[in-house]
Amino acid sequence: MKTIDVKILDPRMKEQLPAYATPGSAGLDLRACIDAPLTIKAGETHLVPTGLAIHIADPAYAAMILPRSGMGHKHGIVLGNLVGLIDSDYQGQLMVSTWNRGQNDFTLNPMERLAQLVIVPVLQVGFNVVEEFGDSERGIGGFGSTGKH
Ligand SMILES: O=c1ccn([C@H]2C[C@H](O)[C@@H](COP(=O)(O)OP(=O)(O)OP(=O)(O)O)O2)c(=O)[nH]1
Ligand SMILES: [Mg+2]
Repeated sequence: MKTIDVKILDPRMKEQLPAYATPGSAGLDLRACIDAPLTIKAGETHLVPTGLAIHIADPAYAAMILPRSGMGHKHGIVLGNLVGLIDSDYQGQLMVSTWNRGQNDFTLNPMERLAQLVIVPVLQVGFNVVEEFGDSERGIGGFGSTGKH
């Protein structure tokens, strides 16, 4: 398994570093490193620290912060940026933009798991400027151009 450098910014995280819940898990749960319960009112967004910084270092990888399904579906707790993208050269604290898109206030407890981190491969590309593309089956058709069924 590949390893990446992590800094523990909040001592409470020492005992509970993110880990894959099952052998097939893709996500590593991130916790709310807050000192007291935080009530996020319906419609509000709070930037929540995770107590961790990672340095992926290799530009062939990035990390994405995604909502946890249960938090999103049951409580309306998703991400203010919809998806968080962590660059391979970012060394600051992982922050979770926590949006209560639901109708009810939600109280986030200290160290509660609120989002998940997924490490993904990235291909950096250069641009080759052209006047015309080579033929493709789709061409410029999009936005439902292949029909409804
Ligand atoms: O949910 C997130 C999203 C981003 N970041 C950090 C890591 C990322 O590498 C950095 C910049 O994110 P992004 O490029 O998405 O934001 P930006 O608004 O374009 O800021 P910048 O000008 O710093 O690139 O912020 C987080 O901690 N949490
Ligand atoms: Mg940016």
